[in-house]
Amino acid sequence: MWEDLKVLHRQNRDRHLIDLFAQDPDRAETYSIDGADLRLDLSKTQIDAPVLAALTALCDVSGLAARRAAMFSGEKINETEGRAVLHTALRRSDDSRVLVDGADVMPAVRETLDRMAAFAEAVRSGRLGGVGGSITDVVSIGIGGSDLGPVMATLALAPYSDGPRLHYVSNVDSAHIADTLKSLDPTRTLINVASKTFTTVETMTNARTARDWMVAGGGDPARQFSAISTALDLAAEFGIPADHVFGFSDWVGGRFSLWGPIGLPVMLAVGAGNFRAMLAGGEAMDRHFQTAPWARNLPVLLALVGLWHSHVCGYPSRAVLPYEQRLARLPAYLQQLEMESNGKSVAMDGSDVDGPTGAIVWGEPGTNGQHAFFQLLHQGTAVVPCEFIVGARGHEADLADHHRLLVANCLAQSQALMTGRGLEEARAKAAAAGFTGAELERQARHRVFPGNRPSVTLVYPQLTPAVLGQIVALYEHRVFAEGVILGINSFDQFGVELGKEIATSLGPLLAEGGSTAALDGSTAALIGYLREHGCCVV
Ligand SMILES: O=P(O)(O)OC[C@H]1O[C@](O)(CO)[C@@H](O)[C@@H]1O
Repeated sequence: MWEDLKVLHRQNRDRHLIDLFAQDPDRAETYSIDGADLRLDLSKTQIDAPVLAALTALCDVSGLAARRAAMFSGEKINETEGRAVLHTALRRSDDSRVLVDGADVMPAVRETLDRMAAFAEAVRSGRLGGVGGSITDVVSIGIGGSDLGPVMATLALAPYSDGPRLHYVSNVDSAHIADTLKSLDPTRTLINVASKTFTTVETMTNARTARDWMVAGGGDPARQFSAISTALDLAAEFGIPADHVFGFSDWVGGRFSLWGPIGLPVMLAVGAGNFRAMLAGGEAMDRHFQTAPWARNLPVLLALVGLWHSHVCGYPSRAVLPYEQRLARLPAYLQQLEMESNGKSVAMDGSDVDGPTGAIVWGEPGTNGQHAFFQLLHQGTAVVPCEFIVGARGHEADLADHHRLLVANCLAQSQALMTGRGLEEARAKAAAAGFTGAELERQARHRVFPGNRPSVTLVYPQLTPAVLGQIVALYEHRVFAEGVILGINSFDQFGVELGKEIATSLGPLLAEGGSTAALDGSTAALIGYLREHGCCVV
């Protein structure tokens, strides 16, 4: 299969994207695919009918349909951890049953969602306040999947936010919590501790610091703390009252957990109605993913285009470029989703993976990125497939001229990447700038854009809660489909463990001193320097 694709790639290596449009006047329409409220335009890639046929064959060969059915029905497809993968159950609105180990998980999902809504409503209305009055600020403490989704969604849904101010603390760096708490009133702040395991050292360290701050400032942690976790016993041990604790199960992976209690801060900001609209958006994408044929299936197509670029064309990274300032944290969110899920070297069966896995994902919102790294995208030696994301409308109707400029820039960049600028035109530019003779030739070379650089564009009417849900679910299913096709388990993350273990052993060397002789030379020398400069307390 991969060989067939590589042959197609070799055959078309010099084919220019522009020529594809010239050969097929319907190309834009053929390769613009709708799903829920989203449209994905793949026409500015080298995908054509033979490539698409070979790519979709990968879905059949890998058993994607069966694996998808297994995921939605609660089978334990996370085989290395023996867990089901059921974040989709968190956004399921029908009254069907979803069985894990023979027990229907849906009643607990619905009950927790209702409890979250009641809690959010009580805080937002002021009925549930702090010692000093109604809650003005919420600080949610978590990291990785317990942080990135809510951070991304809170910003994305800012126009819908009418609740308390939301702050997020993730880094164990004291700067993060100190800078966040310093302007807040400890008697009117709610601290939300979000941790699937309730053992993550960064989160628990920050939670203890926040509790000390609250007590010192006259607040009451028994009233002003909430917790989200699968470890209800540990949350209770920390002193958080049971009616402020929202549980979930191990079948929700951290990076897929926005839809359940981990999303509580988002609900506090935008209210239960908007949160449920986000869930409905995710569910709409679930239906699309489950029913659309491969060649019209948005998550599958995104996966296939990504694999075409990474596996076949050999482009190791992809840029995610939201032309939507409120999606500024989407690239960071997708970094975890994609790279923690699919950055693996071993296949599900324990054998070595053949070829690259998990693309390196990076990006920034447009138009800012244009004034920073787009130089490399246009004229660098590395080809970086780009994913442009843009809505038809912003939320500031009185500033629609801004939005039109934003959209024009988005379209201009994907067009420029594709068309490029040849030497003749570059010469004309250099001549217009006043250069002549040999200097004109030199200057012209610098003004050439190679073009033929691939991009996809995701468009939608407006970034509403429902559309946000669709976008997030789209990327979740893309990552899943990629993982199935590559034969890897997208739902474990053993690669994060080693560094955590070593940090645990190095901690005492920094806090209490002690011999570093058993360490490697570099680490020992770095500790020596840090000790000399005041890192160590002894
Ligand atoms: O929610 P927890 O258990 O605190 O974990 C936070 C994050 O840490 C990780 O385990 C990685 O270190 C992520 O997978 C997870 O999202």
